[in-house]
Amino acid sequence: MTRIVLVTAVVLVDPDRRVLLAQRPKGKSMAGLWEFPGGKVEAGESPEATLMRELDEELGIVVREPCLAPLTFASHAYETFHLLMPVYVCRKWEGVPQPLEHAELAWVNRMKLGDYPMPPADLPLISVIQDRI
Ligand SMILES: Nc1nc2c([nH]c(=O)n2[C@H]2C[C@H](O)[C@@H](COP(=O)(O)OP(=O)(O)OP(=O)(O)O)O2)c(=O)[nH]1
Ligand SMILES: [Mg+2]
Repeated sequence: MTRIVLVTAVVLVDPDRRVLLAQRPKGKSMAGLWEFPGGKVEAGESPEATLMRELDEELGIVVREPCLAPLTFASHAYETFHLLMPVYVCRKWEGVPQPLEHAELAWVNRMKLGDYPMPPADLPLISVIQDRI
């Protein structure tokens, strides 16, 4: 039996329909790969509360809960845990995203998402984003 780790992530979409990717920093697992901002759901937290906290910590932006819409999810067996990751979409926030905890940020044309190396769990998300964003 494997441990399920619940992580929430968000696809931020700008007015030009570009998507924000964030590069995992040195020293963390999967360093250098491009992910969607977010993080682990902590005890007592709703998934939406996690996302609002992580977006403040990681990017320095403020997102209101009604601006988070469910998009899809990822389910992936990593070696040491099983990732279950609800993915939201958000088109409205306050502030300008900054790489406060990532190596770099990139606003990416959704048709170019495949050019950015991502964690294996994220690969099935690309076509969903391309079709639905
Ligand atoms: N935020 C985020 N995490 C992802 C994505 N894809 C993916 O496999 N993950 C994995 C990486 C981590 O193992 C886990 C949660 O990421 P996190 O940002 O909260 O965790 P972390 O790297 O800080 O982990 P840790 O140092 O606290 O142990 O989910 C993604 O698109 N976004
Ligand atoms: Mg994170």
